[in-house]
Amino acid sequence: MRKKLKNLAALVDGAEIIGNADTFITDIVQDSRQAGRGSMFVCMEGAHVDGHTFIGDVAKKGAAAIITQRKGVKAPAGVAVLVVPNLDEALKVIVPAFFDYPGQQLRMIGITGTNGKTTTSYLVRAMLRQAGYKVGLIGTIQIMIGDKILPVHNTTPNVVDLQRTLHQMVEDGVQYAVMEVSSHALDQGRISGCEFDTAVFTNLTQDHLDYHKTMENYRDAKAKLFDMLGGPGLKPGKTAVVNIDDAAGAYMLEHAACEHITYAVESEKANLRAVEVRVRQTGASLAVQGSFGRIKLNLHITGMFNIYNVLGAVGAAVAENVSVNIIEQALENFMGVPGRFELVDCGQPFAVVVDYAHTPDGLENILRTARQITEKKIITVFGCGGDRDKTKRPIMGRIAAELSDAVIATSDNPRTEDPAAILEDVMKGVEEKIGTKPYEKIQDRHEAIFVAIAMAQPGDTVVIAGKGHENYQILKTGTIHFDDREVAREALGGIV
Ligand SMILES: CC(=O)N[C@H]1[C@@H](OP(=O)(O)OP(=O)(O)OC[C@H]2O[C@@H](n3ccc(=O)[nH]c3=O)[C@H](O)[C@@H]2O)O[C@H](CO)[C@@H](O)[C@@H]1O[C@H](C)C(=O)N[C@@H](C)C(=O)N[C@H](CCC(=O)O)C(=O)O
Ligand SMILES: Nc1ncnc2c1ncn2[C@@H]1O[C@H](COP(=O)(O)OP(=O)(O)OP(=O)(O)O)[C@@H](O)[C@H]1O
Ligand SMILES: N[C@H](CCC[C@H](N)C(=O)O)C(=O)O
Ligand SMILES: [Mg+2]
Repeated sequence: MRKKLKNLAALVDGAEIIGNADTFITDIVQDSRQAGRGSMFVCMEGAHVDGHTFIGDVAKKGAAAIITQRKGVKAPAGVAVLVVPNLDEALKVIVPAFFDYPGQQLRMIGITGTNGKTTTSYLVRAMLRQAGYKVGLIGTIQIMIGDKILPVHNTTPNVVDLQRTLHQMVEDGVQYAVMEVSSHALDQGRISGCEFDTAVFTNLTQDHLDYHKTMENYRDAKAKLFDMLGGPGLKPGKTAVVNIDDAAGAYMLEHAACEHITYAVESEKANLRAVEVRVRQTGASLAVQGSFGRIKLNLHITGMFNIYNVLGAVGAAVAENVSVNIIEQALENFMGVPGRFELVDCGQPFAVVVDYAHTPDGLENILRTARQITEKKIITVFGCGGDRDKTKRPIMGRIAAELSDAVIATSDNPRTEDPAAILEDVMKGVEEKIGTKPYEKIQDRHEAIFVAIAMAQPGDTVVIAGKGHENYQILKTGTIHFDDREVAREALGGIV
């Protein structure tokens, strides 16, 4: 990758270059730690730090240029400065162009919704791989390019990292990019330059009100993905795959000027329906009805919420003309997603489930699923993250108290907040609904898991919710290693 700075500047009205306009740019980076020889560093004024403070660092690393919207910024000799009227808007144009519009060369599948994005994306990837395609995946857990795994910082990366990743996928011969599209990403334009062929809407329930403020804003952010499916100059053959059992489904369809595939368990109007659903501890069975007839499936994943994820994923596969046989094989072979209803089995006479439920709806779903497969009692260990929607904390407390037989409230990722204060918010809800059932407040998550496992009797289920696949805990003082599954195994080691 090698482009002249002046050719990039020409894409933006009002852009001005201070320094050598003929300098060659070999990469664009938004994090100073990624800068190298020839790169152009994006000076973003963040919520925590000002990117301009790293200009000296990137110069030492050999950066060729910086891009900023601030006039009068000085850079060391040899580093050109590209000044644009609006940095966010300029990046949306310059970055996809620099990387040769990879989002138009790949077939792209975008998945949005409060819950189920990661699971649905893994299911879609499995079906496309079974069909013989080379698939890239971008989401909460990691980036995958074929079999190669790369780490992630956000569910949907910023426009620079996303375009670079998609470019890497094109270089590696990937045909399909399957990605989670978060509401933050849609609101911030992180997906500029991407042309989605198929978009899936899973559901809309409360989360992220710290950021979006109202459910209407949150819904409108999600709807932007569907706006992108219609309009002049797009490739034909776009499909919106929408859960119409969700109250916001109709709204997403209104925004999608393209083909529609609807799915549902309840609504008989849907194009794809799940019937004869049976949920067990280690799997589920169902039949999917669609224009192709009816396929019977035996799955290794369980819970009604996963039946919805399967339907959404089947919808995407149908939109991409994957055959019914391939869909069937891929789903029956699918072993689940790390940290999503993951059973920790050390031979103990009760179930231990680690799950990523971190929203009221997610927690409700997981506890209702646990109830369906639990003979005796449900013991729930959970907490809420810091620097996130505070209003969900008492709601989740109430849900845990109502749907469990015992609750241990603990810390999740407190981030910059005081964990004791977060726990108090959660406890308000727990105490409102717990009645005479046992409950405890144990801030130390390690201890909370140990206590819950020590309480469990044969036939019970211990649900450890909120952190799923995460192998870290984000504290004010830094990030430490922490893995619910490891801690559960450690605790079980003491009793089996
Ligand atoms: C609110 C929000 O979207 N914040 C994003 C924003 O962070 P920020 O404004 O705090 O950035 P900052 O830390 O002040 O840094 C400013 C600039 O300096 C740069 N920098 C920083 C440090 C350094 O050493 N060198 C350097 O160059 C940063 O790359 C950045 O460009 O820009 C960062 C770089 O792109 C993002 O990683 C960060 O996401 C943070 C981590 C975050 O937690 N975001 C959440 C709310 C989020 O986006 N979540 C969604 C959805 C989750 C879901 O699935 O439900 C997601 O897509 O992940
Ligand atoms: N379709 C669904 N409806 C409701 N809850 C779900 C659904 N799918 C998964 N969940 C619950 O939400 C949790 C997270 O699932 P998943 O990681 O697939 O969602 P996500 O949308 O990717 O989440 P994130 O917003 O963190 O990226 C699961 O562990 C489960 O508890
Ligand atoms: N993508 C979600 C994940 C939340 C996971 C939970 N463990 C927490 O830290 O709140 C978020 O960033 O809000
Ligand atoms: Mg996710």
